Amino acid sequence: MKNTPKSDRTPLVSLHGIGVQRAGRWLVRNVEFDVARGEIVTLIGPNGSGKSTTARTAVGAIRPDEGSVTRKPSLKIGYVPQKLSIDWTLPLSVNRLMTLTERRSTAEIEAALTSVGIPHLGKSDVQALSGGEFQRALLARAMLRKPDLLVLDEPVQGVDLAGEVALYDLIGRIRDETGCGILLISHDLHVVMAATDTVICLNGHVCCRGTPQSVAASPEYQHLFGGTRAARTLAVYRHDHDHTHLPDGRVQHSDGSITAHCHPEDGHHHEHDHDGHDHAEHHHAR
Ligand SMILES: Nc1ncnc2c1ncn2[C@@H]1O[C@H](COP(=O)(O)OP(=O)(O)OP(=O)(O)O)[C@@H](O)[C@H]1O
Repeated sequence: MKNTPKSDRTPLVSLHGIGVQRAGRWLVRNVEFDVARGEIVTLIGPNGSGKSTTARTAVGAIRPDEGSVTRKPSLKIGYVPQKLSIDWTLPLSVNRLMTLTERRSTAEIEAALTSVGIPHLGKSDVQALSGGEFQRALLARAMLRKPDLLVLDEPVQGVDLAGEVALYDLIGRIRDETGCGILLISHDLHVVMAATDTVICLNGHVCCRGTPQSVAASPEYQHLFGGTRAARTLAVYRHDHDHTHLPDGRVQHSDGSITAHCHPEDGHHHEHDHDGHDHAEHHHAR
């Protein structure tokens, strides 16, 4: 947790035993956790386990029927919901998406798009973006508020595995550079683990919590997600990226050297990771 002075450990947001009830059913109950400055907390759990309900309660969009939420005074929240209510029949540029709810200067928009690696896409139609570019645009929009707390509901929707790795890298970098706290929502631990400090595994209640490694190894997680998924999670988490694709197409290897291409036989690549698994995925820098 860089940029986080020890004195500033007051949680940004704290959920105290919150419960949300709808139509006589508890959607979540007894949910309790904090997000501090510089911390990435990830909510995982199967479909319908209450992740979005919990995040919406944390940001104040839902009032809990039980328990309470405390937020740091004048907390600025950047929230990217799972679904956006945008009229997709009208053309919408990325620049316009940035200013739908608040006025922003061109310089601010350019800086935000640059910070998420899409400085060239301001004039593009939002509908023409790839899944990863769209998620980056949403992230830029949330960053424009200079939030203390960033809440991202499934930020890798519609993104392939390589894009997922790159997005979580970006989210980790945003945390490092701004020192904001981040509440992430994910279906399962998988790639998100590397970027996460604390995992809260939900299933209507907090089923288990802890470091990504401890949650992935816990019987509760394995029971909820099945042993195969849990094993895959660990494998993905522990694999190393041995090379990075630079924006100009060249390849930077783990020893710092740069080559024009990525050749498996050039001695820069590890055949296997610690688990003996092959991993084709690698990080494409933008
Ligand atoms: N307003 C509502 N009224 C009744 N039920 C609701 C309401 N909102 C959510 N639910 C139900 O509450 C449960 C939890 O929903 P929630 O969206 O929080 O889950 P989730 O873990 O985010 O799911 P997913 O991974 O599918 O996005 C679901 O069964 C959902 O159908």
